[in-house]
Amino acid sequence: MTKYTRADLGWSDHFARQLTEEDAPFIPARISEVHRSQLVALSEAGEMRLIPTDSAGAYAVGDWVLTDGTSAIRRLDPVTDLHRRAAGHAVGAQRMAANVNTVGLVTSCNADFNVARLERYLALALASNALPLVILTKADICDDPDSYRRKAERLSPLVTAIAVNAKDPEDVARLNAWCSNAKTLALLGSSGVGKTTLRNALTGEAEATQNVREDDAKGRHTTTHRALRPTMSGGWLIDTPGMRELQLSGTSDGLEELFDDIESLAAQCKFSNCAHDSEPGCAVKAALKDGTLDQARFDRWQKLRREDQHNSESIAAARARQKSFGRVVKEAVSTKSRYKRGYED
Ligand SMILES: Nc1nc2c(ncn2[C@@H]2O[C@H](COP(=O)(O)OP(=O)(O)OP(=O)(O)O)[C@@H](O)[C@H]2O)c(=O)[nH]1
Ligand SMILES: [Zn+2]
Repeated sequence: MTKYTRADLGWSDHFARQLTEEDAPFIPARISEVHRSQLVALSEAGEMRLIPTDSAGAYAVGDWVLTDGTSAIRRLDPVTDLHRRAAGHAVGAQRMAANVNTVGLVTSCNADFNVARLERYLALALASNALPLVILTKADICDDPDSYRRKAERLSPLVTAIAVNAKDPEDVARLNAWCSNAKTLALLGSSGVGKTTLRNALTGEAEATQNVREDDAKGRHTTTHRALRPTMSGGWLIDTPGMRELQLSGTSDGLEELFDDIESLAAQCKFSNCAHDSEPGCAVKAALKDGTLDQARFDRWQKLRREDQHNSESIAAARARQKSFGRVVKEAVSTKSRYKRGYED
């Protein structure tokens, strides 16, 4: 079994600082897989299977935990935390990956390339505190991959974009800078854009990929579960398969960074709660009118912001409900015991 040092696994001062004297008997381990009743982790002692001491949803692939070799005793605060709104009807944020240095937003130089979706992914990446890297696949079957690269980089000064042929390992090696020296790269993107192909090239593993349907550039799901995998260049890769729904929640920081031009215009509006609709003295409306702000970009910002606010509020409301339910239960219990005491008296 391959043994890794803490440094190989991406350990840093950020985690060391969180250790106390009481932690002396435990060793740090990095979570490589999260299952309902079991965590797989990598440590200096090799790979281990750990019993979670919190709900499985509290852990994400890439997290550092302290362990006695059997249980995950304590989870350390991550440097970066990639999360989305939980899929389906569940209320809450779902942690997707932790301690990721760079989020690779994978899209293709074809019909998959979609500015609104890229911005959604970008907001998510920025809110996690990781750096965003747009990876444009299928450059080999595109007439002008550079135009896609420029389009992506125009979205924000924080974006670096790179166009590759995912099927050519030599070309994919250009991504090594983001997943060597114990650095972690996470891949995010729709089905069929080439995440599995990239992963195979970066890790040297071989997992079957399926052909994309020509008409809509969409592929069928081939990857199974999320995992932290070693790359051939001495770093780590986290694949996030099966993401059909990617709703924002708790992403306001990321949206502010991504749309900082609009945010700073909004700060100049006459009213601090300006809805940029029909209020007088609206700097945003003025910029839209004189063409310095693009209407489509403004619309996308409004949409993402509303979605984030709505989801974050419903999470907050659910938490408050849970709390007040807890209070009702507590009160009922204490009334009962008071009644009982009175009765006994
Ligand atoms: N020509 C070319 N084909 C590619 C490239 N990247 C991926 N493909 C092909 O596109 C198809 C889908 O690639 P996958 O790697 O399975 O895509 P994925 O993102 O993992 O898809 P899911 O597993 O469904 O999430 C496969 O047939 C790949 O061979 C590329 O850069 N160039
Ligand atoms: Zn305004």
